[in-house]
Parts: sequence; C-alpha cells; structure tokens
Amino acid sequence: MASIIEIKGLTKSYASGFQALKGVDLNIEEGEIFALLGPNGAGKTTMISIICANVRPSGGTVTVAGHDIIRDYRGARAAIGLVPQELNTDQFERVIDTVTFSRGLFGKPRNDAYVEKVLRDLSLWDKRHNKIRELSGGMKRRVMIAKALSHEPRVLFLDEPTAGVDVELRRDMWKLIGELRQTGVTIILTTHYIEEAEEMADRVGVINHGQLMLVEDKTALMEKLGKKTLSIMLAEPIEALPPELADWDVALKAEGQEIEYLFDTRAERTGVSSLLRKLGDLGIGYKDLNTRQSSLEDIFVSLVHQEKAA
Ligand SMILES: Nc1ncnc2c1ncn2[C@@H]1O[C@H](COP(=O)(O)OP(=O)(O)OP(=O)(O)O)[C@@H](O)[C@H]1O
Repeated sequence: MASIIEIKGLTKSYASGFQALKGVDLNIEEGEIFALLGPNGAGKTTMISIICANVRPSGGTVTVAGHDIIRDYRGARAAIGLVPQELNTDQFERVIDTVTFSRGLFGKPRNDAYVEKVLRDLSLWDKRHNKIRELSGGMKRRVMIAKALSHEPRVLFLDEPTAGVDVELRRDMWKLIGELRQTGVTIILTTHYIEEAEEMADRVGVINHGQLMLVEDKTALMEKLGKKTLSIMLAEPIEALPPELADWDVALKAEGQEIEYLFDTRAERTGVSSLLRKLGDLGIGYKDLNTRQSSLEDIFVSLVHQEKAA
C-alpha cells in the first residue's frame, strides 16, 4: 500500500512558547482507518490542524496525496475532508444546500449525482430538504460528514466523532465509518475511547505530550490492552510472596496486605481460579477481590515508564 500522508519531523511551538508537537514522524496508508489516541491536551487537534493546513507547523514536512501542505496548500487541502469536533453549520440552511455549497467552496463543478450518493450513503437523502435545526443530533453529525465528503476527498479526518454522544449513536457512527471505508476513502480519527479504536481502526497511534509514543497494528495493541488486574485483599498480611506463586504474574502490594495479579482476559485460561486455589492450598486467606481493566492511562503510564527507563 502507498502512503497517502507522510509526516516527517513535525514540530509545533505556539506563540506562548508551548511545544505542542515535538518531532512527529508518521505515514498513513491509503485506504486504512487510523485512530489517533491520546488524553486531553496531547496534541491531537494540533496535529490534525497542521495536516489540514489550518495551523502552520514550526518545523518538519507534511505531504497529503503527494502535495506539500505549505508549498502546495490547495492541492493538499483539496485531498482532505475535515469533520470538526463542533457542529459549525448554519442551522437554518437546508441539508442539500449546505452540502452543495461546501463542494463549491473547493472549486469543484456542480455534481448532483455525487451529492445524492453522499446523502444516500449517510441516510440523509429523505431529509435533504429539511433545515439543519430540525434534525436530531446524530443526523447533524452526519451532515457534517456529508459536507466534509462533498468535494470527493481522498482522506477524511474525524476529530472525536463520538464525543458526548450516547452509546446507540456511537454504534451507528462506527457502522457508518466502516461503510465509508468501503468507498476507498482513508479515514483518520482522533478519540480517547479505547473501545472506538478497538471497534474500527486498522492501526492505532498513541500520542502524549506532543510525541507519538507508539504506532501499532490494532490487534497487537489490543493484546496489550486486554489485560486485567485482580486485587486480592488478604485476611492477614504476608512478608513475601511464596515461591509457589512463581507461575503467575503476581506482585505484593500495600505492605503485604494485597496481592495483585495481572492477567490476559483473552487467554483461554486466565489463571484466576487456579491462583485462588493455590492460595487456599498455601493457607493464605483473603477477604475481598476486585478486578480492574487496564485503561489507556495505564498504557500511557507504562509507556512513559519505559521511555524514562530507556
Ligand atoms: N493556540 C494555542 N496557543 C497555545 N497553546 C495551545 C494552542 N492550541 C493548543 N495549545 C496547547 O497545546 C496542547 C495540545 O493541544 P491540542 O488541542 O492539540 O490537544 P488534543 O490532544 O487535541 O486535546 P483535546 O482532546 O483536549 O482536544 C495543549 O496543552 C493546549 O493547551
């Protein structure tokens, strides 16, 4: 697969002196769904804004479909459809007009058949004569996507496509994004929902403090994320872990009052019941148990640790 976006050594310092991006290298392959994950303030919006040529980089280069975002701004921008976080459209306009108008903004000749296809793909055709203010929240989001697709871009950016929407709408959106990729458009989305990346992405990039900390195939990343921690609160504290527990990934915590066991939820055998049996055999009693799914934050913490150790 050829890369449709090539980012090399990208940096951004804002006028305040704040360094929002610290040298990002990334290639996006044509036709993939790439999820950019990161906590608030990690630099996701800055990165997207630079690629979409809305914010000027401080250093590095970006090309989109072979067009340099600075030297060939128009060529690069024409290849991109951007769906921003906020709805930014005139509420009194009719659906079909706003989409047709957006196409015109990119200097594309009128093409009613294409606009119809986009509206049909997004299940908006029946609502084409409605004013945007008359639509539900989910439909308004779809209008934003239709606008972004109006000029036939090769890359579609979705900035937090499901932030603040209910579970049902989130699922609809995921289905829709999956369908859009069938049309051949490359999709890049930012999110801080792991589940969203899990559901849709081919590859995932994790950004934190302006640095791309990892870029990985989704399946490989989810193997790492699929870990759970079981905390076993002991009836009596112990001094050290008995050697008989060496087969399990356990650690002694809380001054010997707690055993923590890290296990893979996707494994055929999690080892939980055998561990508890073994504790019984060893005469180690416990008064409570709880499990916790590793979160994106855990991944960040472990990545940051690894970085520091290196
Ligand atoms: N115009 C600006 N001037 C100064 N600092 C800025 C500016 N825009 C963003 N920043 C800072 O850059 C950092 C990265 O912001 P950015 O919006 O890219 O993060 P993000 O990952 O998209 O977060 P969110 O999920 O909250 O949108 C933040 O610390 C933010 O405060």
